[in-house]
Amino acid sequence: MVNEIMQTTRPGASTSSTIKSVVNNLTFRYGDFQALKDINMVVHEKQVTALIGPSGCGKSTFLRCFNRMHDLYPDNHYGGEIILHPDNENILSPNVDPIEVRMRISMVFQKPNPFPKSIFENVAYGLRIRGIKRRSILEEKVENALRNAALWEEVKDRLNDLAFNLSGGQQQRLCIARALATDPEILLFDEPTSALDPIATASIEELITDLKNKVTILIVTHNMQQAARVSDYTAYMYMGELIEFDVTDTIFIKPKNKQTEDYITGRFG
Ligand SMILES: Nc1ncnc2c1ncn2[C@@H]1O[C@H](COP(=O)(O)OP(=O)(O)OP(=O)(O)O)[C@@H](O)[C@H]1O
Repeated sequence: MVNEIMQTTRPGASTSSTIKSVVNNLTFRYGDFQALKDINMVVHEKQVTALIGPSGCGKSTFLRCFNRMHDLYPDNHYGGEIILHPDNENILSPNVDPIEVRMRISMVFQKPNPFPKSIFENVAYGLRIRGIKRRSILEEKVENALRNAALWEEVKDRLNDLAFNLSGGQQQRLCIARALATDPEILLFDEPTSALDPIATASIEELITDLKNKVTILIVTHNMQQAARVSDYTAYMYMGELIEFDVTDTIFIKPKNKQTEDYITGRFG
């Protein structure tokens, strides 16, 4: 099983040592419920890091800490730090504006969630929030984002169509373009292909592999073949704890922890 998964691993996987973010003693509570326990990890710049683990282990909770999504509910509490480099800023600090964090760290969700607007306006949305008004700049940035999301050729003649007229896979690439438009430093993906068919899934996976030249990526996935195919680093979580973090090949071929091995080989979870 382990070898079967590794046969699907992307060729030419590389690892780098530039650190984009450092997670120090991160804890998180939903009210009284402790969902994350003392997590320490690094995120490598312009690499893909996959978060895996059984349902309810805290993958999405962890991902959402990176763009301060949990701030939307008053009973949620963070502890510890997520330091963003190169400016060495703790993005969990109460002094840091969550809106500013979301400009720097964008998120793509499980189900495509375009706004009830045109294709153009979906991608221009974050740019307009940033105060960009000039049409020529908006057009250039929207085109760039759509090209980077591998959608431009399919939509360039119908930019004023409603986004809902696109297929599910196209809508998800539109959401990726929307997330890319503001030039984020980190892109968060929360099970981005779970609502898509195998062909649309393959195109999103290919896109993720291309995008890592431009942006640091964190992805939550239930699909271990997908983690093996797209990621350079993998974190295995269980019950709110980070059990093992390493280069993806090591996690899938020779994990150090027995719990990781049991999960990877399907003996558990
Ligand atoms: N809003 C919430 N309020 C209270 N508890 C929550 C809330 N959201 C999630 N939890 C709990 O936190 C724990 C972690 O949930 P989370 O969604 O992060 O897990 P996950 O690993 O992403 O799961 P899955 O793979 O099923 O999506 C679970 O026990 C879950 O029930």
